[in-house]
Amino acid sequence: MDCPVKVISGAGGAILEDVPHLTDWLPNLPTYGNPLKDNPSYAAVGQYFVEDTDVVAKDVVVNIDTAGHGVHFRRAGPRQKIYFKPENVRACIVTCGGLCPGINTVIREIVCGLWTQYGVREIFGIEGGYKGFYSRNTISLNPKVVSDIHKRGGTILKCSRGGHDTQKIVDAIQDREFDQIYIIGGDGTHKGANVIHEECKKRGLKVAVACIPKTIDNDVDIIDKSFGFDTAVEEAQRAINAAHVEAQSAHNGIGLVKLMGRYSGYIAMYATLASRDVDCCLIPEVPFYLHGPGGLIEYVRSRVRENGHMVIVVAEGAGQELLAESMGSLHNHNDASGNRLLLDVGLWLQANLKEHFDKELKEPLNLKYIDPTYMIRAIPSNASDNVYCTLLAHSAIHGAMAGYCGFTVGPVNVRHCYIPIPRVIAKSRNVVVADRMWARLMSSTNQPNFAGYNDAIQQKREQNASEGTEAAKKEPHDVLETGNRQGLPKGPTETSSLLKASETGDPTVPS
Ligand SMILES: Nc1ncnc2c1ncn2[C@@H]1O[C@H](COP(=O)(O)OP(=O)(O)O)[C@@H](O)[C@H]1O
Ligand SMILES: O=P(O)(O)OC[C@H]1O[C@](O)(COP(=O)(O)O)[C@@H](O)[C@@H]1O
Ligand SMILES: [Mg+2]
Repeated sequence: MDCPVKVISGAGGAILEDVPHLTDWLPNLPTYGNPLKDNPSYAAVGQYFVEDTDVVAKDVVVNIDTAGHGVHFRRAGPRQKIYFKPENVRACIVTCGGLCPGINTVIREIVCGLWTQYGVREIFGIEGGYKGFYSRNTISLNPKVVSDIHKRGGTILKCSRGGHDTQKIVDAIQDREFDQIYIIGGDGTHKGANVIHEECKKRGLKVAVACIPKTIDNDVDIIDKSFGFDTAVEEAQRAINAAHVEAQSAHNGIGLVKLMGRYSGYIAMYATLASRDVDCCLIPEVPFYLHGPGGLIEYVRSRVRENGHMVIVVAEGAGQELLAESMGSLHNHNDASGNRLLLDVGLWLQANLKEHFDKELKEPLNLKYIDPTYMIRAIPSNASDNVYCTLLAHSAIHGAMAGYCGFTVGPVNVRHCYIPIPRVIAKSRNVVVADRMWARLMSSTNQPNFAGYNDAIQQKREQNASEGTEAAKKEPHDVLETGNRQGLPKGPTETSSLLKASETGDPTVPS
């Protein structure tokens, strides 16, 4: 689908990637004064309203010669002029995709913000994600109903995957006369929201679709970070601490912790950086291998030899191709939204490390595997995420009241903005391994950079091409796993086992 972003050039050379506005297809809409000007709390604050000319730079580190010329987004906040008469507004809220700490806080603050700041009285919850539009009754929301929901994890509205039927959803929006649709969800949800917005526009409806990005994986592009992410990183510390205590208290102790992160390893990376007890962090963005020089097994061996124990953090999406091939089948199952279902990298690592080292060590490896993924996702948001959720909710309602639509909200360089939805669904955000943050992580764990992976794959490809046999046409990942190490760089790892070292009286080897 072609969804061009409105681009406006400022007189000084700045570029604004603008969000749609209801007047794009309904040019003669009446406007109203913003009731916030008479609100006892807000009216007291000077310059509370945001000017339509205020924009936020996407990049704040710029070349002195081109400063001010780059991409900008519209600054979020209340406008003096609004396009909805508050007493006529019929707003609804829906939550889609997986859970994340803070969803209830966002719901609460949308309801309370609409109610207390604008005087909106008809606010409805759509239950069970997108499919709830056409398969469930709505529930009535007001400040009393939502007063303490921020203390609970999950979503009072329930959420789901799949079930996005654009026509049925927009039919329901029309039938129920909703004119503001607040959608809380991740990348998939935003794709769905964009088509809902486009369909409303096509039908000429006065409907503002406003999104609030929700993703525990922090994989939504453009915004600084997503709500619930800090809470998740903090909660992950508890699992890492437990893994560290278990590992430290055993001979040949290994604590293995699996964290969420389907395609993006942000939780694993930040939890590792925060903890300082982690010796190795595996993320989807960095392919790794077990055997051979520079591989994980060699590193585990040296770490356990040096320290007697180690802690490994693995993001759930790490090493998926390697796993699939080592298990002998390509795994191609998807969930109802079309997201690939993951193989359990934690269980696989546990089995492989145990199998390898139990043969090699005098005393068996003492590996404790902790999978806190759903526990982390299900908790309520922490204090700073709660404040963050409030700002997101307020940005969304101010934007919708001002007639903007087809937008999402979030901080860009710490300033809250309205961002066109196509901009955030164009690509997801991943850990940039060429960035200094990944360098910091590598220097804190001292883990290998698995640079041999590409060499090994490349060597094997070349060998396959020159041999031209059926067996040789197999992709090389399996070779890394099966012990047939023809494709790997040659090295001394087979002779440097802990057992052999301990037999030679090496004092650094744990007994
Ligand atoms: N390309 C798409 N077009 C329309 N709807 C989509 C699309 N991708 C996902 N959705 C819908 O968005 C909702 C949430 O998507 P999902 O990927 O499960 O979670 P998230 O939004 O957290 O990424 C689901 O109801 C799904 O049907
Ligand atoms: O809830 P499910 O279907 O088990 O999905 C688990 C997935 O949900 C997530 O927590 C978040 O995914 P979404 O952003 O798509 O909601 C992923 O980290 C994880 O892979
Ligand atoms: Mg997603």
